[in-house]
Amino acid sequence: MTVAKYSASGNDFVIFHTFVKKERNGLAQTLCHRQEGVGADGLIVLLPHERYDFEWQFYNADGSVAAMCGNGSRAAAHYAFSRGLAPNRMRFLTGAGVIEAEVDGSIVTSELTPPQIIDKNIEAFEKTWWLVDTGVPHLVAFVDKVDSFDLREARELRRQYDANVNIAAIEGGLLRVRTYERGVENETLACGTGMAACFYRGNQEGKVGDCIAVMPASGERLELAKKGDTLTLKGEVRHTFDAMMERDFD
Ligand SMILES: N[C@@H](CCC[C@H](N)C(=O)O)C(=O)O
Repeated sequence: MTVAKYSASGNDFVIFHTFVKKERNGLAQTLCHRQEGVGADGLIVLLPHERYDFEWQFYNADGSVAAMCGNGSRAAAHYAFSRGLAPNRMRFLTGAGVIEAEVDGSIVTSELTPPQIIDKNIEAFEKTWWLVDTGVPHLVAFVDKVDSFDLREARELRRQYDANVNIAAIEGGLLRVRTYERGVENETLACGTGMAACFYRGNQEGKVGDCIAVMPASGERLELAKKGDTLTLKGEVRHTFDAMMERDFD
């Protein structure tokens, strides 16, 4: 059995498609393991769907299921198009709802589900946090500079709110974001729904307009835009390699 390895703005994923729908929490842990497996932030499994181009199962590296993953949605769209599973403009079903994506060479755009503000008044560690759902929950605080990200604080907030934790700053016209991810239980190099949540708060507070360039910890640049009720995330996706597994796991 062959699986694909993808990189999308700093998040990395193992992806395969199958007809067999079942729980794969253990397989996600095995494949995502950085030393013993392929190594990734998440596992994405594509399955056929009668109404949409496909549906997916998304697992974090620790085997937990997540309803949505912004960068994962872009990687999944690239995988589906390049393997003839979907046209270049596609719709697919995630735990958070239907995602629309468009593949243009290595540039992939995903339209996320409409963001929802859950709480605007969380005071912690001398910052005001918003809890925003962009498919999965994200705590967002704006700071002057993102150079230092206190992971001890992030771990405490992640535990308390069962959410991903982001700090954001506008530096030189760019939105810079750092994210501590639930299910990876560490800072990752990027997080699509996290960047979208920061953009949404910035937009709601009048700090940013309806379109901005965003830079996660990886240093890879993306574009975020507001389109009606929804947010779009656009940037490069790379298929880095395929890995041949010794045994079939379906
Ligand atoms: N990296 C993803 C988000 C993946 C899910 C998240 N770790 C959670 O459990 O909420 C993204 O690009 O959005």
